[in-house]
Amino acid sequence: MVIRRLLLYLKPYQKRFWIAFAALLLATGADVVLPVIVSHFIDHYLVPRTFDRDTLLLLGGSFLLLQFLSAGLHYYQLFSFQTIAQWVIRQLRIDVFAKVQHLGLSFFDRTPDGSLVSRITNDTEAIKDMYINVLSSFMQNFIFIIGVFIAMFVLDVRLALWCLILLPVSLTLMQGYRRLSSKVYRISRQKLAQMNAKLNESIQGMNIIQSLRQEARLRREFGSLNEEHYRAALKNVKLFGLMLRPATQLLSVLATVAVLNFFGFESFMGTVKIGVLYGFLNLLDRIFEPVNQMMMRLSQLQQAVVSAERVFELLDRTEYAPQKQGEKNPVITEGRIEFANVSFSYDGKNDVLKNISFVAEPGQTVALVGHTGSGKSSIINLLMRFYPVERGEIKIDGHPLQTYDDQELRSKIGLVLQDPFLFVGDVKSNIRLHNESITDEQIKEAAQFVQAAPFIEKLPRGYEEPVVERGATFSSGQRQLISFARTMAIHPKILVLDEATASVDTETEEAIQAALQKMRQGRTTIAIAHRLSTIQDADLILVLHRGEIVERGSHQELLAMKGLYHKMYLLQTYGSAVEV
Ligand SMILES: Nc1ncnc2c1ncn2[C@@H]1O[C@H](COP(=O)(O)OP(=O)(O)OP(=O)(O)O)[C@@H](O)[C@H]1O
Repeated sequence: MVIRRLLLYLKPYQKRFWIAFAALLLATGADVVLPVIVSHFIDHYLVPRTFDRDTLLLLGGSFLLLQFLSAGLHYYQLFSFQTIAQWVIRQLRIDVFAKVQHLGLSFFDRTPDGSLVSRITNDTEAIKDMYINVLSSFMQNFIFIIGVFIAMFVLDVRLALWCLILLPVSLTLMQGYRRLSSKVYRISRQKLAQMNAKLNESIQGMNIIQSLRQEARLRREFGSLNEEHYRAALKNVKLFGLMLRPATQLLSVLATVAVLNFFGFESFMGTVKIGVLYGFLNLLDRIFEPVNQMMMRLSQLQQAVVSAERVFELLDRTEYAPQKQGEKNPVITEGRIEFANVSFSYDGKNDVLKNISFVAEPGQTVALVGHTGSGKSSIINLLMRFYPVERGEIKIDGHPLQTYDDQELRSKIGLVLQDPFLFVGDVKSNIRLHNESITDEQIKEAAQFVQAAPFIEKLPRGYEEPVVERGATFSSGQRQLISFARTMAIHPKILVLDEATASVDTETEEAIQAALQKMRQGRTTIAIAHRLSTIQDADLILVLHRGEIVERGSHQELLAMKGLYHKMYLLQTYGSAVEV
């Protein structure tokens, strides 16, 4: 099943494949004819000592020609098969990557990054080995074996029939190995993926690991995964080394002894010629090399099958990011947001949002406050359509959220996250995000608007200043400002803010607050606020508690209620600097 699916990937390259296959056939033909020519020479010319010059020249000439032909054709077929393998893998990686990009966040919640990377890199690499080494080697050796048998039949039918027994014996051996090793390989690939996941986690969280002194624990965990991977790999080496190779060798010795016995008997009877004996032994010797080769490749085939299972499993996932539904193409013009009785659960069991209803009129700011885990980010996750709305309804400008085209949604809603993500490139490309319709002028305008321009212009290379992975060389405040400029460059109608909690210096903090204030002007804004001081002017404040809106109103109204908001406010203003 898996192998069939892998072979389907060859379809676009059929023509090249069959040409390579024909070259392989011809080359193999040439290979097996060579000992037959020598055998003919021994029996008809060497033993009777008749040396006819012209015939000998012809024999010698054909021998040389065939050698050259075989070499040339082998080169061509190998080159072709390898090229096809590279094409196939390129396609497979593109498919896997595209698939991963379309999967919804719910999939990523449950899949460690490292294990995904492992599938896209290591597993596809193992599949490539199959196309390069296994496929061509199997075909080549299989055809070679058939060719050798044909040559054997040409030389001596009875003996060839005897040797046919080798085929089922070898096949049984292969099948047995396949069955045993597939389990071992599956474990080994799994461990490799887990190791990658652990590695990824360790590298991403290095600052936390070092500050919390978790090095030893992670080293231990990685060590034990590594040990399990090693054990699985060793098991396979044992399986391969102890079982497969000696078994074929034994088979080869037995077959040679049997043939020699047979020949001893027959030549004693005077019925077999010396040339045929040479030809047979030569062919028999050659037949075991392909059998050995195939046995050796079996382990690669097995690895590839297991890897392919993992890759196809990923390709078959259906947890897509929520997509546009219906034929209409509504456009966001006003930015009115309405949540009506929205309930939501990540795992299908525990509701993290319960009956959320509110309206944000165009241009208004609605702030979400509440203790950690109360559901603020989940509201944003739904509004951004990262997760599907299953119960209740979210509408923008009167149209259900799911009827909007992705492009419309992403270009009209600007999301600013607590920890902004910067891409590798430069400052300019991080603001433009490869949207060519945004001019350099507009980039500068956006940066000025959010007050990021002063610091960007002070950088040695200004807007061309390089950005390394995750923007590690910028401070968190600077990263925030760049991400603000990025959001403003698309002129969104709606702003979704997850307020930064990172402590930045007072000057940057002021710049950030001033920028946010400006950004909110004339835009509907949904803002998660951790510090109540920043949202006192919000038109509506929703206080969340365990997924429910427990209080709602303006700052003054909520204070007057003397409820949860009032308590949080007092704690933040007069208590310690506790984050709520
Ligand atoms: N991806 C997820 N998968 C499963 N459960 C999740 C996921 N994200 C959040 N939760 C759960 O949903 C609940 C609400 O989380 P949410 O992130 O919305 O809270 P929050 O109010 O934004 O918290 P914080 O202020 O700490 O960011 C929590 O109980 C959390 O454990």
